[in-house]
Amino acid sequence: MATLLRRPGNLARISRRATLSITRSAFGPARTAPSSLASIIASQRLRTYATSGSGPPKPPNDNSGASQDQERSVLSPQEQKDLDAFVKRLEQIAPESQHEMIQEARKQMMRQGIADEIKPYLSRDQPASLMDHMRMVRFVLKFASEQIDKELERDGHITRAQKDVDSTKKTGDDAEALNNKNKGEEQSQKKQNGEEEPPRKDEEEERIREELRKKKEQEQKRKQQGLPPNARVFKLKLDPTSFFITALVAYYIYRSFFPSESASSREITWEEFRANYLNKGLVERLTVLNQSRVRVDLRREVTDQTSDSSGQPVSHVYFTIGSVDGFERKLEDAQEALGIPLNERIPVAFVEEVPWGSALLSFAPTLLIFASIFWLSRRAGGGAGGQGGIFGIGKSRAKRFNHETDIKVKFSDVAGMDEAKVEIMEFVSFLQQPERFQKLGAKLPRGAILSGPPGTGKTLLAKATAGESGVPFFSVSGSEFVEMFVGVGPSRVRDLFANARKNTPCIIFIDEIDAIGKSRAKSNYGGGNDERESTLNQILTEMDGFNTSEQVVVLAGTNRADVLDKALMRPGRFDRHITIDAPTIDGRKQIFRVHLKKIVTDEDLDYLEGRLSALTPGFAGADIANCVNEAALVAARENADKVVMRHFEQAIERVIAGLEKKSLVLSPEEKRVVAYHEAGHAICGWYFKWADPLLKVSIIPRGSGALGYAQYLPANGDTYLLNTRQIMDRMAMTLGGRVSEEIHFDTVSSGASDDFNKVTQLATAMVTKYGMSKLGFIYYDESTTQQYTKPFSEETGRNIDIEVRRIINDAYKQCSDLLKEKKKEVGLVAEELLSKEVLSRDDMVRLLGPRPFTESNEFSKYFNNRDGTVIAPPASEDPEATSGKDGRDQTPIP
Ligand SMILES: Nc1ncnc2c1ncn2[C@@H]1O[C@H](COP(=O)(O)OP(=O)(O)OP(=O)(O)O)[C@@H](O)[C@H]1O
Repeated sequence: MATLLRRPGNLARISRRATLSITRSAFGPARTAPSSLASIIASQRLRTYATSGSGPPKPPNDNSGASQDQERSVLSPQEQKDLDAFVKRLEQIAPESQHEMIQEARKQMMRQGIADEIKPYLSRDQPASLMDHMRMVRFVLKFASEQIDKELERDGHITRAQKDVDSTKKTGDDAEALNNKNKGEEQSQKKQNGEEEPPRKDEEEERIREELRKKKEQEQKRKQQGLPPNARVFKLKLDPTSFFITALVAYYIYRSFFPSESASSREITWEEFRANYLNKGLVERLTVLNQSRVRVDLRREVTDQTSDSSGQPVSHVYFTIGSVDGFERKLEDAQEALGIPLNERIPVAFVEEVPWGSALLSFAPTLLIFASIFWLSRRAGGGAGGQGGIFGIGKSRAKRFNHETDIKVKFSDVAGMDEAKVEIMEFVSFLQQPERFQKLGAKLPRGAILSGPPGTGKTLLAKATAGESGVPFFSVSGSEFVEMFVGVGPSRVRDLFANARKNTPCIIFIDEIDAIGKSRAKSNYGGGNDERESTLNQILTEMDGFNTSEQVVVLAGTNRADVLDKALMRPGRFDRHITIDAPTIDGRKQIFRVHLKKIVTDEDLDYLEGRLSALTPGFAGADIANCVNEAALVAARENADKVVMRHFEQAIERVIAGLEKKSLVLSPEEKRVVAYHEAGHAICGWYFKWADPLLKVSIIPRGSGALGYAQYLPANGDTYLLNTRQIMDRMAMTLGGRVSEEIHFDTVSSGASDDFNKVTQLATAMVTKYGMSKLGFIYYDESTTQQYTKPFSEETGRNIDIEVRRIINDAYKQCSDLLKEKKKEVGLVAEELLSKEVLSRDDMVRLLGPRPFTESNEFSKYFNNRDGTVIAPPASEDPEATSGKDGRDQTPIP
């Protein structure tokens, strides 16, 4: 096989020989397909078997069968004898494959009488010549084939007759009707032939019945597949292996019949051409291809004699020419020299051929590059959301949520923002009953900007709006309009709005709209950002483009409403500006209620919500959701079967201060400094009236880098305004750590730097913003002032510095006075802290007595007495494991 593959020419020869042998063996009457012939002969045998009544069918050339045939023969015994002898002679010279046909002819002649054409040969005493015999064989085969054709025709009648019966009668009557019809047909035929009616052919009927049954089944199958009754079904099964093999075979068959040029031709030089071909007179004709190559067609005699190294006959050779003129001159000279007369000169043809193979090959690198770019872009596109690669880059990336399946959020899931909900509910009623507004002549609002700190539930509110109004919701982030290609942003905006218009009524939600909606004036440093601006312009245009009947509401969320372009905010675009602030204590309670629904706990929910909301001032909705989830995780880690208060408190601490760093082990001296530092803060918080009282203090290092951590809660609930006294007390309390260190140690640590930062910020704000200093009512906002040019004079700057320093000094003095007075208490708290590591408000009450100031009911309800304990962290199971190599950690104190 390997040799065959390498040399397709061999196969060519084999197949040529095969074709020849087919032509040779083709014989007129034997055109009938061998398979149908075999079946006819078989059916004849079956008939023989059926009529003989007993015993299996005998082969036609079986001698014993001759006696049975004798019984049905119309021939005289002498005729029969002559015929048998004649048949025997024929069989001797005819190939074995034709014996069956000869026997068939014999049988037919026994039934119908000997054909006139062979009668003269039967009675001859002398053996007939070979020629005569050949003629006879041909005749006998023709005769047999004619008889078979007749049989076939008759069978066709039978089948048709059977079909007629089948359509008119029930299956039960089929056999009977068939019998009758067959009988009628056969009788008439036999009468024509002068024959007796042959006995019943049960076997054949059985066969026909079987065929009919099969046909019926096939019809039914076709009906089931919905195909017309005569339709043919071709099934093309192409598995990779058969495809490969087919392709290979097809290629080699092709190559066998059309051997490649290289296989039967070779490249030569002019000299070789002249010496080996021209001089020897082997050239048939010459063809100049594309004015650069000459094909030399060799004479047929030469082709048959010469062969190349692979044994292929060489039909033509090639040589290259410099120019056509030069070639013609050289050829003429050569022929002149050879003395070839003018009329016998070798004909030369000129052909311009397009070398398709090499042309295609020259395109291959370009095609390869295009294919790679296409493939890469598809991959990139697929990764970014499967928008059809580079061709889908201008398509909007907005995710479409179906209100029936995807958006299950309702207003009841959004807690603690009643005012925002009222505002946005108007959009819902607009989407649900637009006519209510239109009939009064009101213009429908186009959109709303939801602004507020991160995690306050802007996206949630937008989703709830879609969920309540039951309309499709397209959600996209502002940053998804930004792409490195020019024109993609505006194109995506157009696509988004076009999609939305097709699905009206609907809601579009653009999250983080400040990514594209930033004020155009502010972004012009360093050349601006044209692409972002054109995206913004496109949004403005699209929003203007809505006609009043189009119910598309555009909601946008941002944390930076202050930087948005004014054009976005004007009426007719984002008509409403809904601010969503961090929730109040009541709002937090409601949000806790929403999220606690999913938690397994048997705590008193009312108390739990109240206490947790008091413990979490400044928390946004997302923090609360996180806290509740974290509590459930803490409980799961402990293998608890329900979540209890302790888990919630641990979760809150974790959210506020980060994970406890048990691996960070402080030296005893450092621990002492931290304890006295924290005790200083705690005493200040306890004894300054306007400071926030302590809830919990710990000297276990936390993940955020703090070596100690204290939690204070505003005694009068959430505070939204601060007066001078409150600020001064807070500043003094913040300085409490450093002052305590000064009082109790010889030196001070670097641990108070963050406190100083806070104090400085507060003092500066008092001077430059709050008007709480001798400088009076001035306002300088550092964030808007430019870095290099201060908005105030040198002198004002100096005065600001002096004032800030004075205020901080005042706070320091206030703190120092208190801590010197309460030195013993500081010591008490610090020592207790050193031994217990964590102190709760109750411990403080135990050590110092109740705080000498009234606190709000809400505060005392949750943090005095009932369950006011703060949980100490679980003791480390293996103290060794948490100790460093030499018992202390090397991390420097921040
Ligand atoms: N008012 C609320 N009621 C209930 N759950 C809330 C509320 N606010 C926030 N959450 C929870 O916080 C998650 C995050 O909220 P959301 O994504 O809406 O915040 P956002 O304001 O859009 O944040 P960002 O400005 O960072 O995009 C919500 O999925 C929800 O679980």
